[in-house]
Amino acid sequence: MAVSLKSSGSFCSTPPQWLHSTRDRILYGYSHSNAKECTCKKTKRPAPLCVKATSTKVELDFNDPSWKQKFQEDWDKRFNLPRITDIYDLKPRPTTFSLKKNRSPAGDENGTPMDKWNGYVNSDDRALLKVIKYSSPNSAGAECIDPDCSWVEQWVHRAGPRKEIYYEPEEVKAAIVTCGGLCPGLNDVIRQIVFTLETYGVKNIVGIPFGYRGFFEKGLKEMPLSRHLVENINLAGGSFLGVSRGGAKTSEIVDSIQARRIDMLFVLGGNGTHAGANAIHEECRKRKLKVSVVAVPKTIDNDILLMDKTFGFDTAVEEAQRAINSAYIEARSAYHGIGLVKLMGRSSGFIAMHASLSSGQVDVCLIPEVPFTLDGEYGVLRHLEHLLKTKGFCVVCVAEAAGQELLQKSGATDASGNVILSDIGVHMQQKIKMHFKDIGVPADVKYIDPTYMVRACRANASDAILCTVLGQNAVHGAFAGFSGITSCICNTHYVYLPITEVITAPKRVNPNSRMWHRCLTSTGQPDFH
Ligand SMILES: Nc1ncnc2c1ncn2[C@@H]1O[C@H](COP(=O)(O)OP(=O)(O)O)[C@@H](O)[C@H]1O
Ligand SMILES: O=P(O)(O)OC[C@H]1O[C@](O)(COP(=O)(O)O)[C@@H](O)[C@@H]1O
Ligand SMILES: [Mg+2]
Repeated sequence: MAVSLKSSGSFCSTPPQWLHSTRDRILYGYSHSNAKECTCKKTKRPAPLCVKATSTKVELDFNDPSWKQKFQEDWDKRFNLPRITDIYDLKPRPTTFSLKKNRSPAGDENGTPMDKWNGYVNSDDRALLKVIKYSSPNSAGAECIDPDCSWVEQWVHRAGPRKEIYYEPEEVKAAIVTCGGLCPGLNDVIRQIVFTLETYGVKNIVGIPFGYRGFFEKGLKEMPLSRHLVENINLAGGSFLGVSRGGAKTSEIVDSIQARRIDMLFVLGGNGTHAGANAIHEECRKRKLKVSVVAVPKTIDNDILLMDKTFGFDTAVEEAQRAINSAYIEARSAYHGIGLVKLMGRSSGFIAMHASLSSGQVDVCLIPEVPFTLDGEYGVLRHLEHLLKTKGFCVVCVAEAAGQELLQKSGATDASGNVILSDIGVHMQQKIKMHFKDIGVPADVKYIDPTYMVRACRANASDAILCTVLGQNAVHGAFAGFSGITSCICNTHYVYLPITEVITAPKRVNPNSRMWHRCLTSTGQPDFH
């Protein structure tokens, strides 16, 4: 099989270099586990897991020999990036972004003319979103499109600086806003956006205080930003600009964007923020405003579709495993000690799963994607009895959204409309204590809920790098004239995705993925139902 990739104005043919992994073949990298359990309605043939085509408009008939071509045409349409030239007839101009500063404008010190410099990304460059070729739908974690799980190329747009830009930097007013909950790395992204804007030559950069609220709340003034001002903000956690939930009224926000004469808006946030950014982008289009809205995916929950990870997630996992280490030490040192740790994650168990894996000290990991029972022969409590009997202590890690069906729902929502979860940690603490009292076995339960400690901290090294690249690419995307896009990492490559493709649902742990199976191998826990 050969793949064609149009690049640098010419077509290059690159045969995939397959590495064998038992039955499947892997094209470097690793797979995404954002598949959802679904049945392929059309054929009714067994397909244990098929990728839910989030916004596919075409119904595919897999008996049609050209289905693959149709899929790919539809894919290209869906992943095409919206740009301001869709509504405006604009001429591009040569970029002002160059790393080869202080050199003769005609060329570098070796005499290479700037137009031959390979530092720019060609608009036809693409990255592959998926890299595993599953030989069967029954392969672990298989994400299939058709019942035979055929290999289908899914290309997405490569991020980075373009040779031509659609804004005059001297005339640009750029704004940055950070929304939702806190997340390590917000300051790193703000800082890089400012640095990169200045490198292009932008002089008018402002921060919108306290999330979307800063657009319409009277008394909240925009904050002028410069390299000098943000130089060291990455040394602290939190957001230099402040954050908030709720209160997003798209038309008022766009009124404010219009009144402030903002040309570029950089929006840092999670699922809700991205939905808001897309609504702002659509409204700007409706009003025929020349505004680029570019998002950068932030959330410790790592619950945004299609991307490898969101910034802040790695740091949150690192902090979370410190809590697990403490729970382990407490449990190990107590007679019949049970360490219980509850970790954040609004609708997905990524932090709990990864912190359990990284700590290596967890005996039971409970996530919302995998139902469990506490009582009964196969319940968690019976397993804890077994662990106390066999090893004398144990550690349980529970995601905050896990086991919600076991609890009474409050029905309450936060200012953004997110459901306020019932407290599974406290519930489990009480249940465990009661259970061991009832059966007359001593148990010393130590409960740790690190809550905001996992996110109110400075980004670790890997997040700091991710933030740096995503922030820079966000600016390159805006100058390239894109709007309604997000700057992210897919399959280890930095890309732009249309926001519409990442907001259709929260990303969740796939219980059939190798990662969850690895977690189970590490904890050694049985099924709890
Ligand atoms: N569907 C939506 N459309 C427009 N704005 C939204 C939507 N959902 C949330 N928002 C706004 O986005 C901001 C952040 O959303 P929230 O869910 O709190 O955090 P996050 O973006 O981190 O998931 C809030 O100001 C909220 O009002
Ligand atoms: O108390 P808050 O600020 O509403 O935040 C609680 C929620 O925020 C998070 O930390 C992250 O959520 P967002 O990405 O939506 O901001 C969740 O893990 C948690 O459920
Ligand atoms: Mg969210």
